[in-house]
Amino acid sequence: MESLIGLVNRIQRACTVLGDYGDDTGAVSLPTLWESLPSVAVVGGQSSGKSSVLESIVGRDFLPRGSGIVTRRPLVLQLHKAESEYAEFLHLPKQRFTDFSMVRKEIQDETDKLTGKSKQISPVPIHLSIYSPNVVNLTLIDLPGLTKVAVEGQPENVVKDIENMVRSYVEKPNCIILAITPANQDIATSDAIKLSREVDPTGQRTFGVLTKLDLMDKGTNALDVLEGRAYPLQHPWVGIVNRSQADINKNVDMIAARRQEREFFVTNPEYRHLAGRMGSEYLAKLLSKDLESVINARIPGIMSLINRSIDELEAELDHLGRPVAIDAGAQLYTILELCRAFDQVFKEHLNGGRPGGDKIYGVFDYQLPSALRKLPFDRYLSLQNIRKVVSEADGYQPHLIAPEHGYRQLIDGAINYFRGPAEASVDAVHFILKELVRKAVRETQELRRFPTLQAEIASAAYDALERFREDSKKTTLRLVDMESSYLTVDFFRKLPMEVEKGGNPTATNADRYTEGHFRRIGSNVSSYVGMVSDTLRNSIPKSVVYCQVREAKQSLLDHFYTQIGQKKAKQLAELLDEDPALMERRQKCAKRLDLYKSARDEIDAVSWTR
Ligand SMILES: Nc1nc2c(ncn2[C@@H]2O[C@H](COP(=O)(O)OP(=O)(O)OP(=O)(O)O)[C@@H](O)[C@H]2O)c(=O)[nH]1
Repeated sequence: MESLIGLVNRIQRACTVLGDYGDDTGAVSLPTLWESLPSVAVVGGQSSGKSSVLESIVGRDFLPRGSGIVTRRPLVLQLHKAESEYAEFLHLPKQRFTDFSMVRKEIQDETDKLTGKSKQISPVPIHLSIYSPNVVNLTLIDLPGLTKVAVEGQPENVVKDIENMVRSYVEKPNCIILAITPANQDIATSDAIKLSREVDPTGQRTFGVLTKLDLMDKGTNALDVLEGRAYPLQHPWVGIVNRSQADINKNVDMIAARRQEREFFVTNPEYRHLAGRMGSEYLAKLLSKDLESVINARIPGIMSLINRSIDELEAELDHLGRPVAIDAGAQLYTILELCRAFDQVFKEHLNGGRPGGDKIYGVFDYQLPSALRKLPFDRYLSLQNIRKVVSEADGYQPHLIAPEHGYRQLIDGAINYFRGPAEASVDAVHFILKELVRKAVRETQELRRFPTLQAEIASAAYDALERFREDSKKTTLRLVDMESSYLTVDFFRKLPMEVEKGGNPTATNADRYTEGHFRRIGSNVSSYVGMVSDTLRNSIPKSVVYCQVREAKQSLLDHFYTQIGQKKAKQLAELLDEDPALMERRQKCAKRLDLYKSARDEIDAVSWTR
């Protein structure tokens, strides 16, 4: 059973290390484990004897003394029964204190570190573990003394702040309240009793402690309270006699003080019958036992809270995305992974699975043929223009047999018209690819967190598409130019025969310069151009796909990869910068998740050993 308090101690320490001490004021607060851990909080008015009780339980002088509000941060005091005696602070791991006056100094310094000398208070706890043969396993939280007036140099609101802080501890249903009241004062006015009645009306989790029994007026005693007639609580009141100021001044040590206390009860005729359930040693054992049974009862609840919170935090982390690594190698890897994810989505758009790639086929199947059909060959091959082009090509000497030059001029001129649809196809596919990049960036889930990288990938992809477009334009126009560079000889060799066969056997050389002659030239050129058009309708898509689509699929981000391979760690980190609020939230969630997981492991380990 002893390991239960140790278990909660470890979880409490983990909570503080990971920033969970119940003051989460974030817009969306995180689940807190601290709140659910059973603990014993020591509350009382100033000078009620709180420090004395704690020191007596520990058997050592170690708490700061002074006037005014000395305790200004919660002190989580974890007592462990052990062979040798030493103290350790959570914030100074591995440093063992055997001189307890140094412990006092460290508490003072550590308090001032957060609160300054301004006498402000802070909710961030100091964790102190004390190992000693003179203690029982117990965890106590010392809180600032309740007070009615601020002392000089303290802000006015400190009185309220203290009350709120103390209240935040004692109102938790898992908190055992150690309410310290001096016996030489009217109990009805005790701050500790007033507050504990408010938060624990049935007195189930309140332990009443009466200090200064030795200072009561002669002829009076506290039997009414100690025997449970006045101010009854579920647990019996415990009377205490601490060292007086004179004892402290004389350096009476704590072990001697414990002995004196025992003697007080055993020898005092009024309290003798209660001696077995009085004194600080008895109080410590009582609290230890109660704390263990409370922990035992709460473990199933804590476990289910832990499991629920782990699920919640993991879901939130999944939503936020896992944290970005800090070393350059891992960052580079992350960036490449993100690029790959984008590339994957982009390819799905092209290859199918996601919409958009089909628009490219639309260009080849509809836009290009329709643009080819609309070319103004009717006008270009009008009788008038044919006559003009052929005559100009002949020069001063009209052609004798066939207008070789005229044909060439007419065909070159006509082929020139194909440049327009060729370029338009390149551009149309370019814009479709650009749109697909935009869509893919937007749809790549993994990229959502990284606006800078999104923009960089998009711009690198646009640059690449621009290069592909240039190359594609050159290649595609070259296809057109090739058509003029060498004409299909067969076509023309077949022509005269067809003409002769075709139907004008009586045609003579005189016809050559008549309208019919030019019409025949027009019709020959037109069918040649028709043949070229058919060829280009098939070859332009091949060139566009080869230069643009295939390249986009294979090497859209190749340049980008080379660039990021040369970047320094800082530049890589800049590419992966996220919304700072999101980063902070993720960090908090991840820390809290670590806490819950380690708490779960701790509890599992104890469950196995029990
Ligand atoms: N005679 C006698 N003196 C006591 C007893 N308990 C505390 N005192 C004295 O009362 C004074 C205040 O005690 P502390 O233990 O410092 O009280 P505290 O509640 O911790 O005080 P603050 O930290 O200032 O709020 C000291 O001088 C103690 O010696 C007691 O049971 N008997």
